[in-house]
Amino acid sequence: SKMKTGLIWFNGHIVPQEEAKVSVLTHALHYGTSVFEGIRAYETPKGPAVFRLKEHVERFFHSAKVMMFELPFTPEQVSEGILSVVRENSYKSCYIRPLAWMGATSLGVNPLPNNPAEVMVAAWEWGTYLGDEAVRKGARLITSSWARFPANVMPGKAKVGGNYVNSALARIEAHQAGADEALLLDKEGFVAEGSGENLFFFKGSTLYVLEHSVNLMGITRDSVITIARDLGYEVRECRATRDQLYMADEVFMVGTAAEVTPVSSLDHRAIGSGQAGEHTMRLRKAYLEAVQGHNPKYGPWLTYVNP
Ligand SMILES: Cc1[nH+]cc(COP(=O)(O)O)c(CN[C@@H](CCC(=O)O)C(=O)O)c1O
Repeated sequence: SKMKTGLIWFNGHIVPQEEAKVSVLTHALHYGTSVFEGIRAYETPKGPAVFRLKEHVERFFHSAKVMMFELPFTPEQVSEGILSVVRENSYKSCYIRPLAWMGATSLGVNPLPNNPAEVMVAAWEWGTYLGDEAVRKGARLITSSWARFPANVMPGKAKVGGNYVNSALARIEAHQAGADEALLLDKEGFVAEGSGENLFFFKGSTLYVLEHSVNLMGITRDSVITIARDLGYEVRECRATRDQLYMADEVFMVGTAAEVTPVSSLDHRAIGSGQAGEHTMRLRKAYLEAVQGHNPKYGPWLTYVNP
């Protein structure tokens, strides 16, 4: 059964899902030449609000720039498209997926004859990314045999469709191994990130966050650093090895979809007590209060769907 996403903003117009179609000769379908975003809208006391809309739309356009895609809409038009998809579907909270792709003008590997790109925004109701169990008890991670691609192989700072073959292979391997998520190392063997999340760990009351390196510059990572510092934690950027994570007191992953997900084990070694860490759950609570409009300090991060 196909997923139900309702009304879709398709090249500037709100259309029913069944009308939002592309040709099988679409360049992006053959070569992964698309860019996308993952954004969440949350229910707040003042109605649904999109979290850090500006930063997500900026990254969407940066990803397009990396790929030399011409987007035939302005950031303001895409922002309005995002808000209209939430509004027209009457979602209270949802996951929002903007996508821009190289169309069916030509199938030569060089995508540029397919400019300008086509653009759509879909949204659907998505619960906890790794499942409620993984949040309550902590996710079980395994280190993937697929390394995160080096910076001169794929543009990891851009959310390019083709980049997610790396994530998909790691995710398949983790799932087949009975784990909840994959941890990817970089080519030197240092820890990079999850297949769809950035990584933090606690040693005592100091919070460490992996430096950007070859990883996506996560917006949730940025939000959690701010929230942690506001809660009085010292936050340090670092490089880390997998055995350093084994020795950590707490490990957690963050992302728009994953929010703040505690990690209970890595490569069958319990992290700390083997339960969701207490600092981690405190940060998770503060993050959810921020996105749900319960903390006025983070009001600027919210864009209300129905002003
Ligand atoms: C590789 C990767 N690293 C880090 C992050 C966290 O970035 P941010 O969302 O800005 O905090 C994401 C987001 N993964 C998105 C897609 C997941 C999926 O397609 O599945 C997401 O969380 O929406 C990544 O895909």
